[in-house]
Amino acid sequence: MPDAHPATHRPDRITLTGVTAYGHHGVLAREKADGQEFGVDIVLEVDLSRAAASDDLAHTVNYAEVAADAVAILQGPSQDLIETVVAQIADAALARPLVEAVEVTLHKPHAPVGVPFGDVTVQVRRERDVPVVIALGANLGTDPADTLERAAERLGSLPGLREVVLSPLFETDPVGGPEQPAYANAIVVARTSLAPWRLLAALHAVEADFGRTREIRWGARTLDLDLIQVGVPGEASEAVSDDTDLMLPHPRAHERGFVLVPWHAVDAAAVLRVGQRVVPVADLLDDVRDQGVRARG
Ligand SMILES: Nc1ncnc2c1ncn2[C@@H]1O[C@H](COP(=O)(O)OP(=O)(O)OP(=O)(O)O)[C@@H](O)[C@H]1O
Ligand SMILES: Nc1nc2c(c(=O)[nH]1)N=C(CO)CN2
Repeated sequence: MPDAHPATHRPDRITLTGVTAYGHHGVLAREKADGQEFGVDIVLEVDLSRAAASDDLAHTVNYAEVAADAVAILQGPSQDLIETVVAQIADAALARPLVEAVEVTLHKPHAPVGVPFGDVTVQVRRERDVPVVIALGANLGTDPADTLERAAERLGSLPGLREVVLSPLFETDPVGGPEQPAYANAIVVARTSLAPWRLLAALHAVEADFGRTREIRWGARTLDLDLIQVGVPGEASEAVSDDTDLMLPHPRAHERGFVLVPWHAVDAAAVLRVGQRVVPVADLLDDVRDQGVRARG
């Protein structure tokens, strides 16, 4: 499993140096007309542990694709400033869901500087910063509602999660599974720099700290933390996954009152991808009204 405490360690990295391409960026008309060579170095912060264990390219970032993106931008529409170009390259790399941060150096060794010089570079670092929605549930222990409040506090102290906001708490009838006590449910909305897999690993670590063991499917639990959605549906930041170990958006979220009602309570404008459509959570509420979701006093 990926590291659950990312900020306490130096992150894994993929480094690509000396990518070159001919482009037409520059303030001077001569630069736009004639063009010149540009160079790029890219450092990607990516959790490499899954790929190292699986030997599967799908579990990491394909550096050839990142290089091709950079070359396309260098060869693309002329910009006056290398600051603009370097930021475009960084944003393209960050759009890949496994990239948590990126540092890009853009070289313009033949810039019209007017005096002898070796190279001119600009460098930017950008971190992933995407919204995330986490569902909390508990129906074991002395006080499940208190468990959710403490779990939300713990989420607020996780490296890589910020702006953590807990929804109101709800008491809900159990959905599926064996006969079991009523649940306390809530939603946390936050922003994260973590790639979805690292976030899931961090959630599993918090569940374990609260005494969670995985036994019966849909059975009673001291604390359940599910990733509902990562990124903005329909935008580049959206994470979509059909890997059974991490499905995004959560495949059952759209039909669960214990997810939708607290989510709407904390964010009335929330939207969720349901298949090919992006739907307001508010529009899904009617279908879950009979599921026994009660505001806690
Ligand atoms: N979006 C997701 N969030 C959390 N776990 C997920 C997600 N997608 C897939 N999983 C996988 O589901 C597995 C089982 O999780 P869990 O025991 O919490 O399921 P459950 O809560 O009983 O059922 P449900 O997924 O219907 O809420 C986990 O090991 C996890 O890898
Ligand atoms: N009311 C309610 N029912 C559930 C819940 C839950 O959090 N609340 N979680 C489940 C599996 O995640 C299964 N059923």
